[in-house]
Amino acid sequence: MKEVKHYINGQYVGSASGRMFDNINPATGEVISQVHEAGEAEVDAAVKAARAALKGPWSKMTIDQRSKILHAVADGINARFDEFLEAECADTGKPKSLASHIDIPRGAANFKVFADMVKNVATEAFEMATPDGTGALNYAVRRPKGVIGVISPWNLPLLLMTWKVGPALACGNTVVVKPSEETPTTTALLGEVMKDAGVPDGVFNVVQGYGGDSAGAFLTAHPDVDGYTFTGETRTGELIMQNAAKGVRDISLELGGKNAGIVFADCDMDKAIEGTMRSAFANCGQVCLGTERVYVERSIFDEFVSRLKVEAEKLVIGPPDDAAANLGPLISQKQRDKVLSYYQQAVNDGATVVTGGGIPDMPDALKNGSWIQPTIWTGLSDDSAVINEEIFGPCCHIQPFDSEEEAIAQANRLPYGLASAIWTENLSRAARVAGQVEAGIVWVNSWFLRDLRTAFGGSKQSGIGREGGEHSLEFYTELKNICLKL
Ligand SMILES: NC(=O)C1=CN([C@@H]2O[C@H](COP(=O)(O)OP(=O)(O)OC[C@H]3O[C@@H](n4cnc5c(N)ncnc54)[C@H](O)[C@@H]3O)[C@@H](O)[C@H]2O)C=CC1
Ligand SMILES: O=C(O)/C=C/C=C(\O)C(=O)O
Repeated sequence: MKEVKHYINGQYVGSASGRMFDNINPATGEVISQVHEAGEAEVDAAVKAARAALKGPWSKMTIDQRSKILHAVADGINARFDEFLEAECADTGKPKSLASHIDIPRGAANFKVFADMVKNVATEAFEMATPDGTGALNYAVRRPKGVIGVISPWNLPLLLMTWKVGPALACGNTVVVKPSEETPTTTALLGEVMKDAGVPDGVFNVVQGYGGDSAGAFLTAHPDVDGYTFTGETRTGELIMQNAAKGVRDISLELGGKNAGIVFADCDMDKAIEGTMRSAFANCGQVCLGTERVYVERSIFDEFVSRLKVEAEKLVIGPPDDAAANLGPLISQKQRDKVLSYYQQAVNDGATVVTGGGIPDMPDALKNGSWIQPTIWTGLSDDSAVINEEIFGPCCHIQPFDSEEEAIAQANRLPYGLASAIWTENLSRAARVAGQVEAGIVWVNSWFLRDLRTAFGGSKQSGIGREGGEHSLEFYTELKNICLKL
């Protein structure tokens, strides 16, 4: 059986304890590899390697040299595109049609964009008067933050891990990455690409394992890490924050959401249906930016619900290699149990199940996969957990509204504030509503349209800080002001 190891100081190594866990393909339920579980010893070795590499050749390179190497990393991902695709789809079960358009290309783009960006960063300077009349010049320089702990989730494994590693390395940091236990493979494979691209040993390290009481917790408790960046559940973010507080380490957290879509009667209905389909069901609903609450103006409510139902019922559920499939499984049986418990809760709370609500009938070879039906509800009242808690499955609840104020109030009533999608052809209204929705990211007449130069992150309990563009450079560097007396 294939083994997935840690990548520490440029070498693939197993765990001293010999502890391993199964990596399961969620499309088939089959064990596809054995993953080494890092203990404190492996995490410590990875952090030590990263610390040493900070002072090594990496820190002595010019920005141009570093940028060139990171372009080589992107090229290396593209050169091994099919291998990354295969590995990502085996770990997640997602359709190849999706991963080949989103996950793998973004894995490469995340290096290219930040490799270019660091070459074009200006710095601030202030001339000041001094009593002796000669003056002083204040200028700021950016220095790497140091060793960065990266903890990434399973829904977009390569994309979200490189979204952090790309800028971290571009800024001259070194990293220790802890990928999700559900999706260890592409992060491990990236070690080979790093080596081939000429990234010095110790700059990029990977420790495999679980979160609590395992590699994740050991990494966030390690005193010699300078900052953490995390994407995942809000409660996990709180735990990471507690650990990071010891030693006053910086954090960037991109956390859960319960995002609202707002569909006005003056929308282009075709666009709103197409966008809501993607925002509710893409990646089997496992996108933190997804729309689980859809508010539709009452005059078009019935038409919207019936059209969304028709489209949801056209989704083709199937394994990664099925070219027609556009809905894969959930990541695990555990996640399916969680999502199914909300499906049951919806029924208990009196929802009208417009479509779905259960497990699809799959052929024998796929019977043990974590398959689930795309589901739409109406009729729940605001106190139902189904419309208050992040489900992270292919489902949404649709509710009518009568006024712009009511739609905004509904969108804002939860403690989350990650993303929102507004559908209207009236641009004044779009700007007015977008300005009032409490979310870090608002899309108008689109969803998941990403420009990597823009600020990305959540407000309220959906996160702390922003990454993307210069915001990533801000997080992954320390600004030092030098006051030069003239
Ligand atoms: N992108 C997102 O916003 C994601 C949201 N979720 C949400 O979280 C729910 C539960 O999924 P999980 O996989 O349990 O999410 P999670 O937040 O526990 O896992 C994300 C990452 O954090 C690590 N982790 C977990 N506990 C940790 C700890 N105490 N210290 C350090 N690292 C830790 C995990 O090993 C994984 O690498 C999902 O149902 C979904 O609602 C899950 C994954 C991604
Ligand atoms: O950076 C992106 O484009 C996508 C981000 C998506 C998430 O953070 C998520 O689903 O967790």
